[in-house]
Amino acid sequence: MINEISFSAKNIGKTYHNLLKDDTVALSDINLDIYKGEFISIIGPSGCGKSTLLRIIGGLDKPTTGTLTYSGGENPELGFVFQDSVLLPWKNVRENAGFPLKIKKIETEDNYKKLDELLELAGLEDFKDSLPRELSGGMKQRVSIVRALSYDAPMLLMDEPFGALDAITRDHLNIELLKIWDKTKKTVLFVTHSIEEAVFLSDKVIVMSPRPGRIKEIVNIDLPRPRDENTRNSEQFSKYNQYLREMIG
Ligand SMILES: Nc1ncnc2c1ncn2[C@@H]1O[C@H](COP(=O)(O)OP(=O)(O)OP(=O)(O)O)[C@@H](O)[C@H]1O
Repeated sequence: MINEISFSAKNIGKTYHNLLKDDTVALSDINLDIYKGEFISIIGPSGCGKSTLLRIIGGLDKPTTGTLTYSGGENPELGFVFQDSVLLPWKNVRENAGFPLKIKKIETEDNYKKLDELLELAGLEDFKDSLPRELSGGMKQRVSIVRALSYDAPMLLMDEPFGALDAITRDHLNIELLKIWDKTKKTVLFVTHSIEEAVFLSDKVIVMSPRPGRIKEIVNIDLPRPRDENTRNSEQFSKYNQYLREMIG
């Protein structure tokens, strides 16, 4: 259901205390409601606090002020995908993707069946036995996406997951990611430097202002779904990109 809240952030602020220089106010007064199943991107100038906000929402860092409320209780299950896929080099694709099942001791037949379905959805069915060194950068990121989805966490937090990939691979993976999202109905929070990527993927784009990072505007992206190459060629797509580029300056 699109109108059920997944989590809320109220008055979130973050100040880093530095040893030899002034404090850094990374975030100030962040208020945000995210609804279940939404695809949300966060964009803004370098250093505006995008990663800090994602880390705080993911419980990897604590806010200095404010509160976070998750619909699933205090310790929600979350999936993470970062720019570096961090796969275990001695484990194959299926073992890497299923590693959370082992750690969480939920290695059931059903969970492995779902894992195999996800590997297929991500186009990795023929590479289950391959080692990470035998994969391209894009394939490694697909493995890390499947790994993040393997334990069925309702929310996926992604920090520049395709930032290190070439433009063609990135465009391709954006389409793949939307297919996976459409099938799995996860709530996704996605940090990117690319305005085009944010527009292509998202229901809403959160635009942050330079430090101290605040939410400048939340832009609804009313492009029809499913989105594909034609979306990128549409006039509407260009208009959103132009609007956001002008806003970020
Ligand atoms: N652990 C830390 N200690 C001190 N300052 C930090 C720490 N982490 C981040 N900062 C500072 O907080 C601010 C926000 O950083 P953050 O990485 O969240 O920004 P960002 O928008 O993700 O940047 P970029 O787009 O360049 O990746 C920056 O000024 C950064 O220097």
